[in-house]
Order: sequence, then structure tokens, then C-alpha cells
Amino acid sequence: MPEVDRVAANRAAIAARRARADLKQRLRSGEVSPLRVLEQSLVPGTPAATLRITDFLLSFPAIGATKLVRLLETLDISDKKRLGGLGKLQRERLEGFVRDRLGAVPQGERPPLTVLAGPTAVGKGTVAAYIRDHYPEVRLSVSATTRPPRPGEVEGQHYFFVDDEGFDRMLAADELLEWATVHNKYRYGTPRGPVLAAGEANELMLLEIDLQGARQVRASMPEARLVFLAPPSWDELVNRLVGRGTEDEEERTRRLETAKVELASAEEFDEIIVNDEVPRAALRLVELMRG
Ligand SMILES: Nc1nc2c(ncn2[C@@H]2O[C@H](COP(=O)(O)OP(=O)(O)O)[C@@H](O)[C@H]2O)c(=O)[nH]1
Ligand SMILES: Nc1ncnc2c1ncn2[C@@H]1O[C@H](COP(=O)(O)OP(=O)(O)O)[C@@H](O)[C@H]1O
Repeated sequence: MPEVDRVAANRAAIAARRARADLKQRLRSGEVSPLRVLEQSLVPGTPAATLRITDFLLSFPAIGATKLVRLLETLDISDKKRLGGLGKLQRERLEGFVRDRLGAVPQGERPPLTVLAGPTAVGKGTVAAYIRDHYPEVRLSVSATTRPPRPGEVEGQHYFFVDDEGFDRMLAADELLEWATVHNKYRYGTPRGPVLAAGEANELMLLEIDLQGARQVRASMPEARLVFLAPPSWDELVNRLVGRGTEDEEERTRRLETAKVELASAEEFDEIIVNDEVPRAALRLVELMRG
């Protein structure tokens, strides 16, 4: 290729990349609707047509790397595809997915975030995990913690694992919406950015945090909905704590003392859900969130 043409081609490629980056940004900020982008992508050569399916899907606040893989499998679309290169059926499935998501989250009707709290071992983690696996429209906040990872826990999926200095830095930079020392041991906090982003995009956002954190959220975001997860009975709560087998006798006694105080705080919450069966409790919570 003559030098002049090569320079022109380079320039065009750079301009196209810029246009795509700009489109991604506008998608993420909600400035342009994903449906509009899909429509534009029918026109060959447009930034929308050359946008990667992965970038398109990742622009939805509730979709991260893990969900992306599952979603592409469901839609039967290769991660190499660009929007302009989708087959007819792929495009239909993708459009259906986008419409479902937009339909599931009508603008401005619900509180921007829901906090799930409750006593130790009531099943907060279990219900939150069930929601993560079964209700992809709900985005779960990933907390930062100074607790070391347990086997099988994934950085950025279960928690952001940081040391004490890292946590101090986040506090100094005002990056946490709330934080608390839980069970007198480790510090846990909710990164502010994703909560705000979800609010702006009107995504359903769930925070599974302790009671101290729930109170801080109430103070700083009075419009948040606070849900208390309650055990069917005191004996069942003790059974769950013992059955989980993650604490020794002394720690269990200490946690149960705290649990008594926490149960008494249920009335501070907007809603109480009894965690009798996990799928039922999860469904009730999601229905509340959907409004
Ligand atoms: N305040 C606050 N509490 C959190 C946060 N993330 C988790 N927690 C609470 O920390 C506690 C301990 O969680 P975890 O270390 O996963 O242990 P486990 O729940 O005892 O299995 C639970 O009560 C969580 O609700 C957070 O970002 N802020
Ligand atoms: N609805 C339920 N019925 C029976 N067992 C449950 C239920 N929900 C949770 N569990 C069990 O109770 C224990 C504590 O649950 P977990 O989610 O760790 O509690 P939390 O996060 O509130 O401390 C776990 O062993 C879990 O499998």
C-alpha cells in the first residue's frame, strides 16, 4: 500500500476506535439507549456496527465478566462477534434480552437500592447467592474487606480483599458508602461508585451488609429500602449457626448475644422477610425490589 494510503487508513482506524470508545462511554452513562445502538448497528461501518458484543453487554451495570460468559452462552453468540456481524436469530435474541431488561426496570419508580441485613447465620449470604444465581436483573454490591479470602472465594466476585492499609486508603479517599468492623474482627465496606452507577442506570441493587452498615445507609441515603431477614424461630437460628460449623463454641455464644440485640432492631426496617426456605425468601425480596 502506498505511504499516503497507509497514513489515511491509520487515521481512519484511529477515528473509528475513538468513535467506538465514545459510544461505549455513552452507553455506560445511559446517554444512549442500547436499543438505539442495536438499531444503528444494522448500518455497516457505523461505530455501533463495529462495537464488540462483549463491550455492548458489559455496558449494562449489572453485567460483569462472569455474567457475560453465561449470557453469551444463553444467547448463543460468540464473544468475538461485533454487533454488525450478528445473525438474524442472534440479533432477535439479543434484542429480546435488552427489551426484558429495560422493561424490568422502568424509570424512577423504586428506591435505588435495597439493603439486606439480619442476625448472624440467618441466611443472608445464602439468600444473596441464590439471587445472584437466579435473578440476573439484580446487581449485588461487592464489598471490600480486610478478612482474608476463604477457599473458593473469588476476588471481585465475593469481596475485594484488601489489607488494613488498603482499607484505610479507601476510607481516606471517601470511596466507601458505609463501613463497619463486624464481629469485632475485620472491617467491611461498600464501595460507593457501583452503588451510584446502579442508581443512575436505575438498576436494582442489593447490599448484603451488617446492621451497623444498614443504619449508616439509612442515614446517608434515606430513600434506600431496608429489609430485615428474620429466622423462623430462635432455635432455628441457633441450628443454622451450629450447622454451618464455621465458628467455635465461644464465638457462637458471642454471636448469639449480638443476634438477640439485632433481632430487637427488626422494627427499624422497612420490611421483614422470614427466611423459611431460601427460594421463597429470595423471591419475596426480588418482588419487593421490583416494586
Ligand atoms: N457493614 C458492612 N457489613 C458487611 C459488608 N459486607 C459484608 N458484611 C457483613 O459482614 C458479615 C461477615 O461476612 P462474611 O465475612 O462473609 O462472613 P459470614 O457471613 O459470617 O459467613 C456479614 O454479617 C455481612 O453481612 C459491608 O460492605 N458492610
Ligand atoms: N432457609 C434456610 N433453611 C435452612 N438452612 C438455611 C437457610 N438459609 C440458610 N441456611 C443455612 O444456614 C447457615 C447460615 O447461612 P449464611 O448464609 O451463612 O448466613 P449469614 O450470611 O446470615 O451469616 C448456612 O449453613 C446455610 O446453609
